[in-house]
Amino acid sequence: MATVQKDVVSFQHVSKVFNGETIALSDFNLSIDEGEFLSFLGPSGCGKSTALRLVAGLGNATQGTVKVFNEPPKQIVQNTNDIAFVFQDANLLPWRTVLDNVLLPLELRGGNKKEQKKEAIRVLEMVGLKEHVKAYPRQLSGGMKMRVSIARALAAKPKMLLMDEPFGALDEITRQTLQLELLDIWKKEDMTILFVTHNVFEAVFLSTRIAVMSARPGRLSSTIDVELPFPRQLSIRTNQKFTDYVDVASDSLENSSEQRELV
Ligand SMILES: Nc1ncnc2c1ncn2[C@@H]1O[C@H](COP(=O)(O)OP(=O)(O)OP(=O)(O)O)[C@@H](O)[C@H]1O
Repeated sequence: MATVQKDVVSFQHVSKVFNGETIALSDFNLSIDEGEFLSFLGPSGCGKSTALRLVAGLGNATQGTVKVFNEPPKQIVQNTNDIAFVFQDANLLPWRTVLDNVLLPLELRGGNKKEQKKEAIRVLEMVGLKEHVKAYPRQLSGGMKMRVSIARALAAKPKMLLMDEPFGALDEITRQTLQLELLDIWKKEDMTILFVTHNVFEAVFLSTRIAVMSARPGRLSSTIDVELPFPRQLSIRTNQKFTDYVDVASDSLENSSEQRELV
């Protein structure tokens, strides 16, 4: 069995201050191993997106160190395709077809066009959109647009997928379907996933570990190992163990906001 690479992401005493006054993160410490599905869970404004953006090399820590694969994130982003980002908004180019949207990052990278098309079709098939390669974004539902966005991120074969509330704007049924599909993709593609959410059920359902954050300033208040077996089906939500994890995560969220009020 291949050995798991430790600490593929590490935050060491990281602070992030915007405009010299908004403390988004304060003394934030966390290490993430290869293959984890780690969710950042916390109330609005607690710095979840800020933490994820630092991993993507979008901005610098004000203090402390963020490393990805033992390198500064910007270096990894500039020199490799190891990290891909999926935002809440699918951000598709309206004048390009589904296939051409997925091909875009591959085209920018250069290389064999035939291979690129093959890879784009493979990932579109994986997200269930093989029949819609010629469609334009305006012809797609919100869930389908998000699938294209995920396919576009996967096309570059990243080792790590960063997802910032990707299902936040979707209806509950679509959200659940995409959660199942995402777990499937995570296993098939053998990736590390960092996922931002403020939904406790989503965090427990998807994650191997949850990093619960507290706000003002954004700190790590606890981490929870979710030892529910994979593959996970939607029916797991009615299991006592699932409910117990939801209670633990909810309590942790509540405690972190109480601590905040006491400060
Ligand atoms: N570019 C920026 N300039 C100034 N302040 C910012 C910037 N980005 C984030 N902030 C502030 O930093 C804090 C943390 O924001 P962040 O978006 O990381 O939180 P979040 O937990 O992801 O919130 P949400 O769940 O609402 O998306 C907030 O107070 C926010 O207003």
